[in-house]
Amino acid sequence: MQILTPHVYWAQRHGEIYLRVDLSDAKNLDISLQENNTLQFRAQGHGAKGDNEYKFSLEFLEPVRPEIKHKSTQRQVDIKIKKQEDRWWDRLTLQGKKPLFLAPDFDRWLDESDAEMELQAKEEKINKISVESRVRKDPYLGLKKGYLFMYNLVQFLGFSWIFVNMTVRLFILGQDSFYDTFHTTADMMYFCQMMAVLEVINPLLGLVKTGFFPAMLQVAGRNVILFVVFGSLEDMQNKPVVFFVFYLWSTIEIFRYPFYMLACISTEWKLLTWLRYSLWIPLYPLGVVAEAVAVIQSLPIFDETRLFSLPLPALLGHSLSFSYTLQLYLVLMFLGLFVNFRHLYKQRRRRYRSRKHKVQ
Ligand SMILES: CCCCCCCCCCCCC[C@@H](O)CC(=O)SCCNC(=O)CCNC(=O)[C@H](O)C(C)(C)COP(=O)(O)OP(=O)(O)OC[C@H]1O[C@@H](n2cnc3c(N)ncnc32)[C@H](O)[C@@H]1OP(=O)(O)O
Repeated sequence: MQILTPHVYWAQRHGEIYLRVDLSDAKNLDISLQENNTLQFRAQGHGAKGDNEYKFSLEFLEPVRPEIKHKSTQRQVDIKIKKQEDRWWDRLTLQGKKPLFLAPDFDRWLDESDAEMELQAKEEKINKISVESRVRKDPYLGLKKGYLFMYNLVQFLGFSWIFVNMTVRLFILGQDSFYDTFHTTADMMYFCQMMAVLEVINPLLGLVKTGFFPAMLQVAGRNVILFVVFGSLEDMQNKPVVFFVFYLWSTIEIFRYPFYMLACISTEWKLLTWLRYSLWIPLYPLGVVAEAVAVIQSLPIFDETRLFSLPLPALLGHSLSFSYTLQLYLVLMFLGLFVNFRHLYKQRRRRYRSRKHKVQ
């Protein structure tokens, strides 16, 4: 029997070398790694020159690990060797000139950047699986999602009712509808805004990723307007400003809550996401201006009625009008606008940046 050299095809990844030996029905395989980092291959099989004994040796460019995996099939022998260090090699063998029997395995061939991408994709997959398994470990996840879904559904229905009611009345009554917004929608708005306190509690309980501070500013700010400025002053309740404040609040909420509902069931509608993360840009400043107008309109009423005024010692006068507290609140309101505007801007950028990465 003649001893011949088979055709050998190779490819690499950062951590491995793949060899494909073109030998069918290979028997009596003897594959070993010599001390000088050289792979010795010997086997009987059917190659380019028919049934024969075939052998070859390859001294690798860089050190490889001694454990070698191989699999012999009817068509070929596949060999997988692990590199000592995860590094891209310029060539397979130490000797500069490529042996004649060796060629690239184009079925497996990747250049360095392709292999890097493959590696990244693998890492991302592993990360995703580990995050998913961590998430799956939470035994209350279903309960939490169910609660959030129901909360968002109730808020969505409440704000939709307010929005539709106001829109229909605007179409039928025109500007006249401005004057009785409070009497027709306040009960529902009270309900929704009281429920919204949960939006401050949810991040504290770790149920949502929202920051506590922006949510607190949002809920406290609105509740001051609703319960103190409108709720406690009958004279404010039939002013057109109520219409603008309620309309601006409900416009964003009929998009924000359905967006959260979909997030609870891991679904996304692009248009809804865009509306949730874009509508605030005009609505938020308009909302703050409308709220500021309401506060300014209420100042003389608080001065006149002395409601919530702070009793003072006789020496300092009769009492301190609540309008001073509200003037301080006006300043806080614009600081709050700045904080939440920045927060929402960051949320928007984060959302669109992370989505862009996912697409790439
Ligand atoms: C007595 C002292 C008072 C002191 C007060 C100081 C005055 C402050 C005044 C402030 C001015 C207020 C003016 C305002 O009232 C005017 C208006 O509202 S006008 C109308 C326009 N308004 C808006 O657009 C604001 C709407 N509100 C909000 O967007 C939120 O309330 C806000 C907290 C500002 C931001 O929301 P958030 O931080 O939650 O951002 P995201 O939506 O991106 O959510 C982050 C991630 O959490 C998940 N999440 C959040 N909530 C839920 C939920 N309920 N259910 C399920 N999932 C939820 C969300 O999906 C995000 O997850 P992921 O990152 O994975 O996508």
